Amino acid sequence: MAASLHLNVGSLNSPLNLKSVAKQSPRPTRIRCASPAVAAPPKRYSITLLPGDGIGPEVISVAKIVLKLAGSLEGIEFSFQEMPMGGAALDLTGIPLPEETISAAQKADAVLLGAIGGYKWDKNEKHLKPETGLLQLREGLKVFANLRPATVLPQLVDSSTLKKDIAEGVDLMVVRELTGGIYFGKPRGFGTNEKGEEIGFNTEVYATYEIDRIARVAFEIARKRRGQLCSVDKANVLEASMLWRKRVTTIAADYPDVELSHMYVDNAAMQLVRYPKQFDTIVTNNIFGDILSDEASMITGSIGMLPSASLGESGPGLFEPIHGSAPDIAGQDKANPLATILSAAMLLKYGLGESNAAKRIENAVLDTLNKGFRTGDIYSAGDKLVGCKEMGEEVLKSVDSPVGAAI
Ligand SMILES: NC(=O)C1=CN([C@@H]2O[C@H](COP(=O)(O)OP(=O)(O)OC[C@H]3O[C@@H](n4cnc5c(N)ncnc54)[C@H](O)[C@@H]3O)[C@@H](O)[C@H]2O)C=CC1
Ligand SMILES: CC(C)CC(=O)C(=O)O
Repeated sequence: MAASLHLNVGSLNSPLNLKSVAKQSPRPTRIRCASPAVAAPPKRYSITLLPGDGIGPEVISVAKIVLKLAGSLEGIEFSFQEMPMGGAALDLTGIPLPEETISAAQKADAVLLGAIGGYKWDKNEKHLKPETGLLQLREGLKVFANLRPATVLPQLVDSSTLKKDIAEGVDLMVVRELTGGIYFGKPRGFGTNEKGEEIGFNTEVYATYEIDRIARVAFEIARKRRGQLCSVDKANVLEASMLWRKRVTTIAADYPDVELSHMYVDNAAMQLVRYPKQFDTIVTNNIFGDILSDEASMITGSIGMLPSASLGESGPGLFEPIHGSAPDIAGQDKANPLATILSAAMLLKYGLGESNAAKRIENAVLDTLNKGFRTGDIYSAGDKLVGCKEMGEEVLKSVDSPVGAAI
């Protein structure tokens, strides 16, 4: 059975033109997702690698080699600069996102991140947590649009926790707002209430321009997919969601070809496991997108399969698997590197506009799965169980298969 891997917004041959989003925005905005349209795009790119913590270094070292080979087969050369981030940076420098790291990331053509976090730093004060470094990185790169595709591959349908007939054919895209909402809103902190009890508090806040720009990205994506956009919010309770729904509805007027629906997040969480095929493109805020994309990942078989691309108005994109640092399996060569390898494909496609090299990686991943290689998280009886490194080696072997080859 021919498999297709929809890491993209539509088909691999119809890249999303995010620049058109900018033109229609009431607040001028230009999203860079590919090299500027000058005569000949540079074939040499600088990539900042942020391995981070836990399984991060394991999956990044595999993805780096795959990226390098796919690039070289397409006449692309990379210079990689590895920088500390998260817990690794805390141990080295005392802070989770050193100035040198953010500065290198801002100057690069694209940034590939593994994952951050771990038990060792869990009790740190908030400003000294690895997670704070990741939020600072996203903020520093101004990457507000986080694309998280979740596709059930025929090869992995038995790895899904859902029944085959429910999981089969699922192909959805979560468009998550990434630099606003409760992860960034102020006021936030700790204090005491009127009874003298300790409290912790955060603020869910969205400005119109933040909703408008992510809504436009989502409408553009939906337009290039199956033309359906579901906006997920909690507008029955939260003011920030009420504004969200109002603005998304307003923006919809510019996209008459896209069918817009609205869903409360609690229902969306339920619908995702009840009948996930009803979803094409989902647009939602930062926290709901974080949670729903993790949930969607299990429909596809494993969180170890889901890549992501985070794009901003200008500057380099940030590409990372959606999973965390998985401290429970770190250092054991058990991690599934495919989410990071596929993030490298998204980097090529959306970050650099190098679709052929991206396709080489996507095909290689499918080829490797077709040959039956599986890490533990997607293993079923009869498969060939491999570790992180061997999975990477198998993908590497398939990378030089001809672009566009039927798999
Ligand atoms: N983007 C990032 O760097 C993120 C970092 N984190 C951090 O990661 C740490 C662990 O968080 P958790 O909630 O446990 O989430 P997690 O995603 O790290 O792990 C959840 C479960 O999925 C498994 N898993 C994750 N990635 C896998 C892979 N590639 N292959 C096979 N199995 C995989 C883990 O073994 C674990 O059982 C925390 O410190 C958290 O803050 C969590 C989410 C995102
Ligand atoms: C680790 C956090 C900063 C956020 C998170 O879980 C994510 O964005 O995936």
